[in-house]
Amino acid sequence: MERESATTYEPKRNSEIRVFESLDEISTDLAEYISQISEISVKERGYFAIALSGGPLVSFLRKLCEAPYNKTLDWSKWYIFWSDERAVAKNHAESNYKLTKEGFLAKVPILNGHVYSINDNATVEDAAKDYEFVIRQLVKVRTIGVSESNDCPKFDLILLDMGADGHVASLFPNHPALELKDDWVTYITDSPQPPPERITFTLPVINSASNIAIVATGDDKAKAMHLAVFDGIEGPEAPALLPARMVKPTDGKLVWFLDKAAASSLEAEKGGNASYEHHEYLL
Ligand SMILES: O=C1O[C@H](COP(=O)(O)O)[C@@H](O)[C@H](O)[C@H]1O
Repeated sequence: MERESATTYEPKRNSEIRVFESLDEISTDLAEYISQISEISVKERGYFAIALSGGPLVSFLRKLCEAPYNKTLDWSKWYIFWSDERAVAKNHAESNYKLTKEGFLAKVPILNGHVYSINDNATVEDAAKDYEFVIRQLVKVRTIGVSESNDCPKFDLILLDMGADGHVASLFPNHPALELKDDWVTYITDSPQPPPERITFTLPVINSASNIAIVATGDDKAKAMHLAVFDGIEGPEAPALLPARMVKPTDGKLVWFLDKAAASSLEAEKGGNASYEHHEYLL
């Protein structure tokens, strides 16, 4: 797709950073990006397994609910999951399910039976176990793909929204949950942002996806963006374990969708070949 106003930092390997002039343009490009991945997944696998997140990300799905996508996409093949959920009731203002239901699911013809929300009627420990069990069943029948490198689920697309502290899903800087290798879904009871109890995909699951998109907008994200992308940043500003920096697809592709404000710390590096942790991007 042609992106007239986006600045694209071309990666040499499997990542790309797209920078847009406006939030509306992010929504337009994200809709086309998701649409293309869903069409490829349905063609190749017969299903499209997508995991969503909370935060401003949901509002960027608005163009996907409009023409032509509302008519052209094969919504009956979509399977919806969440990369994380807060331990609140589904009708609570802080529920990622509620946010997604109102901002996206209520506007498109996805089958109710294909919406795999996280149990809000159990302890976080049990809800995490249940969710992993459900995902394991769907991997067995290949509604969700499986990674060729490990036995992890291979979601066709995981959509993440980066917080100002560099968190993604409910994986927070320096949290022990970042080091889990065998669990697919875990829980935390000490989130630095409310509510404290949350259920989240682990990094092995995120990194096994075929496609990962991270949306970050606003100048409060600029510092985390810099830490997430550039090499050699040390000191108190740089947590040893920064979740957004740890998103490194094993076999898939990562695309960042940024506005100018979130990308301002990258723009400052323009003028040469800046060295990034994962790849060399041509600036
Ligand atoms: O707590 C959460 O926050 C992030 C996004 O952070 P925000 O500061 O941009 O609102 C979101 O991706 C995640 O799903 C959510 O649970």
